[in-house]
Amino acid sequence: MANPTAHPLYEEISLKHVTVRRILDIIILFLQLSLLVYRFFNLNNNGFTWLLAFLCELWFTIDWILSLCIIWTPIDYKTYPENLINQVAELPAVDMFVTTADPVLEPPIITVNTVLSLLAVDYPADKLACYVSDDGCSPITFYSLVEASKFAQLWVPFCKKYNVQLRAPFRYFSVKPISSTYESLEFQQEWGKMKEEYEKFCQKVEEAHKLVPSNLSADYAAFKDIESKNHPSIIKVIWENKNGFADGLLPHLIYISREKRPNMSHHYKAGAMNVLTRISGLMTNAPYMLNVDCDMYANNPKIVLHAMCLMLGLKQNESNCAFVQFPQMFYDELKDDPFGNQMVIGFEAFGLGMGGIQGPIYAGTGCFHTRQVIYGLSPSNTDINGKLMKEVLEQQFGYSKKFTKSVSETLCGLEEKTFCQDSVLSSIEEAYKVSSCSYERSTGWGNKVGWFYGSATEDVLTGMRIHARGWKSALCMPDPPAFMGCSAIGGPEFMIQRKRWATGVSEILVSKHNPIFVALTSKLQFRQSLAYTWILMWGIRCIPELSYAVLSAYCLITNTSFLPKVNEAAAMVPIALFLIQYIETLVSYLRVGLSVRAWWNNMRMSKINAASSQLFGVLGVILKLLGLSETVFEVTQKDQFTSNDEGNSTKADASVFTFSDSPIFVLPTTLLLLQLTALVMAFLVLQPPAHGGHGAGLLEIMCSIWVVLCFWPFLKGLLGKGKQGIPVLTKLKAAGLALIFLHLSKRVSMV
Ligand SMILES: O=c1ccn([C@@H]2O[C@H](COP(=O)(O)OP(=O)(O)O[C@H]3O[C@H](CO)[C@@H](O)[C@H](O)[C@H]3O)[C@@H](O)[C@H]2O)c(=O)[nH]1
Ligand SMILES: [Mn+2]
Repeated sequence: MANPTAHPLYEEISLKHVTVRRILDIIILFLQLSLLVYRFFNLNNNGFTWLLAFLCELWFTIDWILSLCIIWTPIDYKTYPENLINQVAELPAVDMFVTTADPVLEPPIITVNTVLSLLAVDYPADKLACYVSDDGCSPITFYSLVEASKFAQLWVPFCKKYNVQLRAPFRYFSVKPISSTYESLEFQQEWGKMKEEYEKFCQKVEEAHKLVPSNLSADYAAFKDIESKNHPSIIKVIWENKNGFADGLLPHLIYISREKRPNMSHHYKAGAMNVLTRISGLMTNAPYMLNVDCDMYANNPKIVLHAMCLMLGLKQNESNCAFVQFPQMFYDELKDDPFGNQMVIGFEAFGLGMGGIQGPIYAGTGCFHTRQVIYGLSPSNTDINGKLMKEVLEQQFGYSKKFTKSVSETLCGLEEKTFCQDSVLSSIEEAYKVSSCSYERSTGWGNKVGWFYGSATEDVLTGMRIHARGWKSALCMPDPPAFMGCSAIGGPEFMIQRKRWATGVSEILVSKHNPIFVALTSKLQFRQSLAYTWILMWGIRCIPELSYAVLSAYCLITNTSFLPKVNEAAAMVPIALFLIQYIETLVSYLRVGLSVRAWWNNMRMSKINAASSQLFGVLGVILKLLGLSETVFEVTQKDQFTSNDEGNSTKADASVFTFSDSPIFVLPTTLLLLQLTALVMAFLVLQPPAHGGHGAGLLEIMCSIWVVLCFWPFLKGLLGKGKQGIPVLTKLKAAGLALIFLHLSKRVSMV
């Protein structure tokens, strides 16, 4: 084994821009505190608008302090996959999980591209297995995977022979290869042939509904008369890497559609992940597991090696790493990020920032876990060595003997020896047993072991419970980026996704998993619990944000104030605060190479989000607490773009904000109408006379203008047509609400 210091697997990198940022951060905090003090001593001379503003600003200050806790000591890692071969005698096995739930919202061609990119990664094929969970129970998805396994026999050797970097074919063929490699005649011929084969394959997938035998015979018989929400399990070994050869052959490929019954909760993605964990535990039982959403293809062929550098390197250094998270990144991003959904800054600041505490959150996709951690192991009991009681295992993991045996091997660290020894087919009967709806009844699945239930953001919850056992995690940002997926675009799709996130995080905040409680009773570090609190407060942050936005309109309408007059010295504080905060975020965008427009779009979308999806998400949780409704996981629509020339017109359309008749659009429209009314009243001097010189001033006007600018897509939507216009009914509802608000404001201000 080589000297680890001469050939390290990873290095910790110090981040240079941090000092300047810290100075700015402290100035902002100082200004926020000054504003609070100033308000506090002037509360008596001003009306309830000052009190409300004080409360909002108090919230913003606490929020700021929490966010500083996260980002204060960032840590980045650089990984060296080339050193891995020298450092470890044998690479560990990895089970790769892909989840899909709906063949319409998640077209099979996207899922199979992800699968192809995973089958082709640079890692010994006999150490890999790919499991696809299909919650849509679609014969089309199954058929597409069968065809993909045939195409893979050509695709994977091609990628390895020519060291292709982009191994999701739909992306690879969307651009011509660089000329130096393209010059070899042999390559040109093979490239052309492969492109042709890929096109044939695509056509088959596209026409799958015609090709899948209508009488569903032979392999498809299991799908006959199936209802996607009421059916037994279907498990198919599509490809078995029988001889266990490392080169030339493909990893195992297994299709799973778990049993579903109408009156049994299936726990959405978390439930699917738990079934995948159990079946893979029976079939291959790899010590590491990778999980990706169906749209997140591997963009860097060395990702498994990068992950192993951190997993194994941190283990050598006795740092208890439970999972390695790669940032969520998106392909075919729209120019200037019109929906503010690329999340680049978030992963940079908060991912690396949490790296300096216990590590980043688990983000649901692009993450490698150790199987032991998923089985509930703590860093302190890694020396179990065969002392596990059979009864305890059955209680936690269910009544399958074969499965509990594999669990005990895993917990004792013996799983490596069993990988690939038996044929995967030999476990199929037991696999049916562990994938049934009733298997988890009275076991620890979903609350002690596996993926946790009870939140629409099962990822954040599961990651937190892992940190609570004292484990750490690491963020890995290799170049080229590890995984790439589709971001939700268009108003309605985007809002559905953000609403679900807001619901999910708020659910955790008000549950027994509240991070502050968890920190008191577990090994969750205090600063890590503050970091989680900040993340989980993302949904309810909409309340102070909205109150603040409404305040400016209210003040203009009733001729009252919530900010100092411009000619008072105190006015400098909010003005400076506003400017420094926005300039600081602008600089952070420019530093990573994003444009001013991208920054603006992100700022703007965060306000629109607050007034729509976040608020709806929070309302959903309140309804759940009152027992009036259950939260559901609405799957995000995935679109397949390509960067070729024909794609341009659709891409331009895609960046336009669209609307639907969803009630989610009513409130932002109301807010906009209110601000417009308020500004008209201010400019035409239609306001009532001010009491005691405390009337609205320039700062209130500026605030209102700012809100209107933030809601610009809605202003365009007021006049727009078709999908780009706000539906008439939504406008009427918003106008009604705005009138009620006007009426109430007048009543309140006269009291
Ligand atoms: O009943 C379900 C619902 C969803 N999924 C899968 O879950 C994944 C995520 O769904 P998506 O609609 O793409 O949600 P996003 O908001 O884009 O996903 C992010 O946020 C989710 C939590 O809200 C995490 O589960 C995801 O991993 C994370 O990428 C997809 O592969 C789905 O196929 C299932 O397998 N079963
Ligand atoms: Mn997604």
